[in-house]
Amino acid sequence: MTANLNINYRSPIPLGSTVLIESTLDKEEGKKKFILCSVTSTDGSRLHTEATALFVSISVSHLLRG
Ligand SMILES: CCCCC/C=C\C/C=C\C/C=C\C/C=C\CCCC(=O)SCCNC(=O)CCNC(=O)[C@H](O)C(C)(C)COP(=O)(O)OP(=O)(O)OC[C@H]1O[C@@H](n2cnc3c(N)ncnc32)[C@H](O)[C@@H]1OP(=O)(O)O
Repeated sequence: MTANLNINYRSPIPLGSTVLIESTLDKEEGKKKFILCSVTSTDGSRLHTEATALFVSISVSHLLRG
């Protein structure tokens, strides 16, 4: 489950262009997973977006709780 999502938009993505999305697991602490993500041009020369996120593992009952 997404607990935190921080997105920085660094440069616009031209309509119709193809981009490279890379995401990596930065660290894991118990049920917390810290993820890094970047969106660049396919040759990597232009950074469009960089993001960090925290995902927390949950049980199905957590979803049903509402
Ligand atoms: C990486 C990908 C990004 C890609 C971006 C790239 C390009 C961007 C382009 C476009 C993007 C546009 C839009 C984005 C798209 C989609 C957005 C995502 C949509 C969603 O995704 S829609 C879901 C939203 N999501 C919820 O609706 C969650 C509501 N919430 C809960 O359901 C609970 O809150 C839960 C389950 C999160 C935790 O509850 P829980 O009871 O299981 O656990 P508990 O509270 O005990 O926390 C356990 C440990 O997590 C730590 N912790 C918790 N929250 C934290 C926080 N915010 N910051 C720092 N630490 C936090 C505690 O401090 C503790 O840490 P410790 O164990 O060390 O004490």
